[in-house]
Amino acid sequence: MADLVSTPASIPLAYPLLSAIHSPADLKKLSLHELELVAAECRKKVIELVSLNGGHFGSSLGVVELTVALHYVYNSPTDRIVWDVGHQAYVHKILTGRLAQMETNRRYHGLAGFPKRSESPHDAFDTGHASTSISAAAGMAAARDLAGRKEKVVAIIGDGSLTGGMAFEAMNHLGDTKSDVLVILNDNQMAISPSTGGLKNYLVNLTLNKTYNRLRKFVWDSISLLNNEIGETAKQAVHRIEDGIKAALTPGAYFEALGFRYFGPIDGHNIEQLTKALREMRQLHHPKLLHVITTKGKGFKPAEDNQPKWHASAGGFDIETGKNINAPGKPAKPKYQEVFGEALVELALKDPTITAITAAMPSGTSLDLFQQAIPSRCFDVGIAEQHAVTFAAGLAAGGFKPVFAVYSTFLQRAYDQLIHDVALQNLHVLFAIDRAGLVGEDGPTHHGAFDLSFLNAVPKLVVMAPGDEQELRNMLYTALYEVKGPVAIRYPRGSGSGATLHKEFTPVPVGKGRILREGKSVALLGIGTMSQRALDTAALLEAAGLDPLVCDMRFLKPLDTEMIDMAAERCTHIVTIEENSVIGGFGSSVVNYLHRAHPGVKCISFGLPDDFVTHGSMEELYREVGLDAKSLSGKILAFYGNKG
Ligand SMILES: Cc1ncc(C[n+]2csc(CCOP(=O)(O)OP(=O)(O)O)c2C)c(N)n1
Ligand SMILES: CC(=O)[C@@H](O)[C@H](O)COP(=O)(O)O
Ligand SMILES: [Mg+2]
Repeated sequence: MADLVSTPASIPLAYPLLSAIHSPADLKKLSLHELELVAAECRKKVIELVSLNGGHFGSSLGVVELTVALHYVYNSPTDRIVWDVGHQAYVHKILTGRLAQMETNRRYHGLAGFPKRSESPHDAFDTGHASTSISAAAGMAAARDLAGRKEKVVAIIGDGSLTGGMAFEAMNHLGDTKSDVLVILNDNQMAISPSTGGLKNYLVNLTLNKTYNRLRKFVWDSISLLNNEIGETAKQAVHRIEDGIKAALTPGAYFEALGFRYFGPIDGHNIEQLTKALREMRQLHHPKLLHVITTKGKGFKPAEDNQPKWHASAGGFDIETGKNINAPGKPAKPKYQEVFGEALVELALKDPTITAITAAMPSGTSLDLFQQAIPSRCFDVGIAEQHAVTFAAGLAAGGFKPVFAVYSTFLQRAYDQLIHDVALQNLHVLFAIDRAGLVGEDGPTHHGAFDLSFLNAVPKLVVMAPGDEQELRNMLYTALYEVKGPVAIRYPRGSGSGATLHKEFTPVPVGKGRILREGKSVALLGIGTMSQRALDTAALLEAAGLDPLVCDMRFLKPLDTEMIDMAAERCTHIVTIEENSVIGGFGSSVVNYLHRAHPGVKCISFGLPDDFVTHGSMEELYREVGLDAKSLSGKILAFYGNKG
């Protein structure tokens, strides 16, 4: 202990113990009491960090002790520690040599908000989406076994993420392989919102089953005692007794049936219990699941009291009270998600066939408004995007109008369901695709960079993108009442331009764009909010002597070819702008059409690069990908100048 804190007295260290931990190996020298002090410093660091930078919060606070215990018992990076989602990995980053860089967390060119293999050898697997950890761990264990190595593999998955079908698929496979993997179930009864579903009920019952827990403690203590004092045969005998008791009482039977030995539940905030349990786990050479009970937001009262709110924070709060310390700014413009959520409730209150579906994202999609207003027609299916889509298809087949509100990046999960279960049957399912385009600090795992491309290939699907908030209201109405088959509306994270919202809904002509600025010579065709960016760009081009035509194309499918014809007749140069990959999206469709119909017209497409875009503020990222008005106008001037 002494060498860990011996710094000159004149420079008090904010984190005396943490400052001396350069790798998890340093933890192994510490006593139990010191580990507890390390945990306290980690918690303090996470609170300070998020109060400044923003970021995911409650989940990291909930796994402070678990992370300390894991790095104390296991030998990362040789042993592989796989975090599901990865939004809880701040303590892991702190303990694996990144304390000094934590201030850069989620900032442009700084640390990523999720584990990243390129950042540290301790980050065993890149994450951001839920329910992948057990599959990845199973693959790592198979690689280890094939290569004849001996490292341990641990997956840590939350109760919310365990509701994802992939997690079940992985357990079903892994349990049967008999491979040495530890799955830690971090059960806090929360996803972002409270967990839902039969599994949640099952876990609650398991946790509350006092008789079983008393017997389990007895057997557990006996095993520990016997491990120390007598040999393998007696240990096996005790395991058999334990199995017998379990079989009689059936807790953990779900996991046991899949081929896992079930242990727990144990207190996930007690480092002594955790290290003891993990040492036991290390000695077992088959699939096992350790059920750990934690509190999301542990140690920061506001976050414990309102767990959904503190799942993540924008930062700028007082570390004692949680109150916002930023000077109050202008009243915020409504977010796209709010405009959507409110409009949907307005329509659903009048139309009993409208139903709403979320895959564990009621607050992020603003479907919480629907949940409160019409709970019987709102379904939170858990982190289960694939199921959500086919469930929507079933609702549509049964005569209802389902609206699945989902982040663009998470819809990637359900592509087959969208094609096979919805589009192929021409079912009237509405996909409200939020977080389309760049999302900022969450980075490449969360940017909605591909939806225009992957939706473009799906027959029968109508795909639209509002240029502002009022258009979103009207497009929602259009999708519900003017379209009879599958339909998608994609809109971005955050607020729009603050467009005036009209009470009445006006249908948008399907497949028709609108002219935003009359002009000639060069046409800027934007889709979604990039049509506003096209207008800003036009202002810069005008200052440089051009008179651009600007169109908000509104629809990816059906494409407004009449508007493209009009642009091609008036202009020699056509520019497309979209916040989506340049591959396969809006620009591709326009270029294909021009190639066939107007081969003499020059066309250039701007969008996200054929690469994964990093994390950072929106302004930084727009500049990086060249989608800010200044970069666009520069590139368009160069393009237009090259007439020859
Ligand atoms: C496929 C996918 N869908 C949705 C999300 C959004 N999401 C991030 S964390 C989270 C809740 C995870 O709950 P749990 O695994 O229990 O972890 P906890 O937040 O409770 O620590 C959700 C729904 C996601 N990351 N990935
Ligand atoms: C980890 C995760 O997937 C979510 O917490 C996500 O970061 C939320 O994003 P928004 O902040 O855009 O709702
Ligand atoms: Mg949880």
